[in-house]
Amino acid sequence: VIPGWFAEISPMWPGEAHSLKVEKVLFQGKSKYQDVMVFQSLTYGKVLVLDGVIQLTERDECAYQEMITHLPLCSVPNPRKVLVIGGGDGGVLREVSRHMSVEQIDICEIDGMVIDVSKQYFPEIAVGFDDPRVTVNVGDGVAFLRESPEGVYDVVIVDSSDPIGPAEELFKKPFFELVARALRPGGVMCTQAESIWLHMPIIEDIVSACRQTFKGSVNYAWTTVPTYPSGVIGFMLCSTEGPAVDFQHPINPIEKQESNVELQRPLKFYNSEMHTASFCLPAFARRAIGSN
Ligand SMILES: NCCCN[C@H]1CC[C@H](N)CC1
Repeated sequence: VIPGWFAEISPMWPGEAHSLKVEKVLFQGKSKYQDVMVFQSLTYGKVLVLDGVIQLTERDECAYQEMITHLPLCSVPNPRKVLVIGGGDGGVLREVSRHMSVEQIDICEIDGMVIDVSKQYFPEIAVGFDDPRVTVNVGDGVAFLRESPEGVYDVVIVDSSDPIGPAEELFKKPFFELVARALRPGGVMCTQAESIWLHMPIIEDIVSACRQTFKGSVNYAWTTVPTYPSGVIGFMLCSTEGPAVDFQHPINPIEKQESNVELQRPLKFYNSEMHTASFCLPAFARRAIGSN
């Protein structure tokens, strides 16, 4: 380890490690579930790290939070009820609250320390918790979904960490079945779906589990996040049986939504062209994932 540098070393991306110059460590703790660290980087602002894995940086979190939120929310005509599994930093909540049609935002985050640390060190991200439509549940997303009534949500966003650690169950078919049950007919799930450069086998397993579970459409999208491993991150977009969803051509484009939030805090990354482009895959990924 080079003094003054944080290297993201993990068995999930063997032989490589993205590094960031550390100015100062701001917080180090251990929750019931994972090690939690915050450091001030030289060039990416503050950084949140869980079990040695970069979750977000102030400089590029907009790419991930805006895409994982607006890809599903702009794909359904009038989203009213939204559930976020994970997302304890509050960034997805901040993005969901841009949608004026949304009336209810539930979040289920397993680790309360992530919420507290985000509120203290990332106020621009944790601002999402301030929206009056938000109800916070601290607990396991699987248990939350088991207790949820059927057919409630228009959109479920699974903003998870990686399959090694507390989020392991969120990449498996039983969980996807619980999400499908909690969605209304034609409802949409969007999950964090790793990197086509690093995790093709995991992605193929996720795609096949989703194809068996979601009888509407199943699509894979991806975008660039410089501080995630290999510099990209993917998303699984799935809809249940019901009104067809054309993920590639948003029917509820963000540009058409008159929301005063837009004026105070304009989007930094997402727009309708990036939305459509995010479903274009390189040959090796299209062969492995297929498309329907
Ligand atoms: N809400 C913060 C993002 C959580 N998702 C990340 C996806 C990529 C991973 N290597 C780390 C977490």
